[in-house]
Amino acid sequence: MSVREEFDEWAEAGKDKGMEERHWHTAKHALARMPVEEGDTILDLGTGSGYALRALRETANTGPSYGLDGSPEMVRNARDYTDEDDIEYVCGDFDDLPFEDDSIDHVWTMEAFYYAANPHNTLEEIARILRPGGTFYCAVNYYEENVHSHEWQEKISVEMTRWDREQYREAFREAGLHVAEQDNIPDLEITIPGEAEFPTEDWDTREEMVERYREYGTLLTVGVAP
Ligand SMILES: C[S@@+](CC[C@H](N)C(=O)[O-])C[C@H]1O[C@@H](n2cnc3c(N)ncnc32)[C@H](O)[C@@H]1O
Repeated sequence: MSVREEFDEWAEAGKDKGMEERHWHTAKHALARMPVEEGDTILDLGTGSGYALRALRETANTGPSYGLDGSPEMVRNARDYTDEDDIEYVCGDFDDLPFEDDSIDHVWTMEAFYYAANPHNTLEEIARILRPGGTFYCAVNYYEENVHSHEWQEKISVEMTRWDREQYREAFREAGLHVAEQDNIPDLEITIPGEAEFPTEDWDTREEMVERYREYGTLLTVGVAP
């Protein structure tokens, strides 16, 4: 299945809002770290419901911003959730970003980068469109150290790239970005039932669930364009 087919199905089933709710637990902490200034232009790669751009607009009064997604149904939903003229949701692919060189102040992506067919090329594209000093905030829950995420690939037809922390840093540098920060952001909001409730449908032990959310959480890697 293509990105379009897979995620159109998700959007039609209303999963975009479910993702927004779950990802917000850690995404909001990462977004709060972005050095966004009033009027800045933001690009959200794999925007899903488009919540990140709406939040940045509300909190930082960002300028013209773009949410790119390979699923036309995701884009359609995201457009329906806002009436902001300065936020545009567009269909496109991570491999060929439809933006001029040095035209974007900050690029954000949450739980989407690892779907890129060629992640090294995507990083080069990001480095190309960022203005000097612009940042790339890349947040993922699917990565090598998070052993609890490894089985996700079996449940999805789109090929996923599973890098470890070091591979992220190396790939950013290869693409010409400086690595400014790398951090794990724990999910402190998800409810973890008491010991007596385990095993649950998704978890064998409470210890594993605590490790997945409270310890590993979301891996954030921040790149800066020279
Ligand atoms: C797991 S969802 C995450 C959505 C949103 N960022 C969030 O935090 O809820 C991944 C999104 O990336 C999009 N996507 C995946 N691969 C893509 C690609 N190669 N080009 C453009 N969009 C892609 C999907 O259509 C989907 O909407």
